[in-house]
Amino acid sequence: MTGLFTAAQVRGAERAAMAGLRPGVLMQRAATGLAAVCLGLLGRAHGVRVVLLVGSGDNGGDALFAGAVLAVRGAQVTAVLLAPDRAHADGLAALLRAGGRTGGAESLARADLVLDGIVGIGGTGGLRDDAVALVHAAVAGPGLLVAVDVPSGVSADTGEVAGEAFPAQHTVTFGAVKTGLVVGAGRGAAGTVHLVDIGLGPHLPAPDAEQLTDADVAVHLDPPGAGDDKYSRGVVGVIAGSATYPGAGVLCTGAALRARPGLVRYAGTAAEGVKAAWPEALVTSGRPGAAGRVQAWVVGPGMGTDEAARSVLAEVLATDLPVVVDADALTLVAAQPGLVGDRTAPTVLTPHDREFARLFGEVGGDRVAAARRGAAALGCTVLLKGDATVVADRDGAAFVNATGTSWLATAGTGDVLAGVLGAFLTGGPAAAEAAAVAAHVHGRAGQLAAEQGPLIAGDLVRVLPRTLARLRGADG
Ligand SMILES: NC(=O)C1=CN([C@@H]2O[C@H](COP(=O)(O)OP(=O)(O)OC[C@H]3O[C@@H](n4cnc5c(N)ncnc54)[C@H](O)[C@@H]3O)[C@@H](O)[C@H]2O)[C@@H](O)CC1
Ligand SMILES: Nc1ncnc2c1ncn2[C@@H]1O[C@H](COP(=O)(O)OP(=O)(O)O)[C@@H](O)[C@H]1O
Ligand SMILES: [K+]
Repeated sequence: MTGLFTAAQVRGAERAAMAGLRPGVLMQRAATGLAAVCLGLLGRAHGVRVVLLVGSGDNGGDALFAGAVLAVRGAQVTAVLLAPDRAHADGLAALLRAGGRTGGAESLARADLVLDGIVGIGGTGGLRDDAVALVHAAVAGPGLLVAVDVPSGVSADTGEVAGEAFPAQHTVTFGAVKTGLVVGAGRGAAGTVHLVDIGLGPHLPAPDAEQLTDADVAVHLDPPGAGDDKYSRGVVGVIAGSATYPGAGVLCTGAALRARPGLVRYAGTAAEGVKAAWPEALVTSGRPGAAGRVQAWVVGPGMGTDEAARSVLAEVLATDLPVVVDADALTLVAAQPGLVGDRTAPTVLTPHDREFARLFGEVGGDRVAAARRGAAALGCTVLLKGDATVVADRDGAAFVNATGTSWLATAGTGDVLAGVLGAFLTGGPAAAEAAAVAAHVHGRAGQLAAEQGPLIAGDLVRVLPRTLARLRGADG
């Protein structure tokens, strides 16, 4: 599990760590780690042109000290100071001692690497005009764009960008990963995130949110034991698709089957199409009650929003079973929130932004807060889809997904996610963690499928077994 932290949490840990250290030690650790990552990215230092964008806080100090390390190794380092009289004095002295110099924005036109030390976790509001001008000049130049701690202009807490941000290819962050680096607009601005350990570990509080790793997911993927049978492995019920549009039923049922093949029951008007595609599923065209016993329901993809669909949804939500509420079912819940609000059994809502807006109002720039708001409003779990999918539980626990590819932006991939999630809801983890595991697996399946070129939703179902095998570490 990777913990995600707010700026205030990191500052608190820094204060506690500093209490036992000589002044400046944390900054030295940060700058040394930053220089090491830059050296790794460049491959060498000698003769390389490095430009530092230096604001007037400690973020600029980090850039100056790292620049000094690179200058000692033979790099030509130029610091562009936003406020020369307020630049970090010791950092600037160290850079000049090491052979670096100060200069103007024109140096960006020939840079090999640009270090963005304009502003870090001390930033407030949108980037100021002089900083924006420097960011534009850096982007126009040829240098590799590396952000110090946080790309300037990104809210470390939320990932919001009010105005413009430094579009980093890499971000070297200190002590802990900030939530804003992995979600929303901040995720796009941060590029690849490198975490430098500066010894904050023992001083960090419980994280603001969490990110699952492959290893966290692997523990939920144990193969069946000798004593297992098709029932003990989890029975998923799927209600999706329609006679005219069986596709959603086929994708969702296939995903549930492939994610955790114990037993999948299908109930709905796409029964013929589902039966033809998946002879392994037990299929009925009747109501959910006619399907037989299940341990979790997935309801909604492509089922329509008419009265018949509403009554099927109400029947499923009246049970005390876990339910994944997706797509058309979300539209129905938006019109009748009590269907979910009155439940006590686990319920996972899986909206994309437009569906979320119908249920809870606009998502806005703070996606983790939005998901928490929805979960609290209906007392359920919310999986808010996006390039970084967010899961929030009614108690405020939150996960930000780390896997996936923008190739997933294609029709039907959400139907697959719903089926995978239904499968994990029948097993060990509680609803929010099951949702986070499903999003992680879905993203990895997308990455694997995308290796073969542009993917369609059915490809995700096809690669699920190999995805799960890889995640278990059982595949070469
Ligand atoms: N506190 C510590 O112990 C450590 C801090 N470190 C560094 O220190 C940083 C935090 O330093 P500070 O607290 O000095 O704050 P920052 O350097 O992040 O930001 C403060 C400066 O940015 C300017 N600024 C704020 N908002 C702006 C905006 N919208 N546009 C343009 N300029 C803006 C302010 O005028 C101020 O000069 C971290 O991000 C990290 O890089 C590291 O050296 C590790 C140790
Ligand atoms: N740009 C993107 N990058 C990564 N994942 C994406 C992107 N766009 C969409 N996705 C993922 O693809 C899926 C799309 O689901 P959804 O919008 O419900 O589509 P559909 O209704 O067609 O099945 C979600 O899991 C979402 O997180
Ligand atoms: K920065």
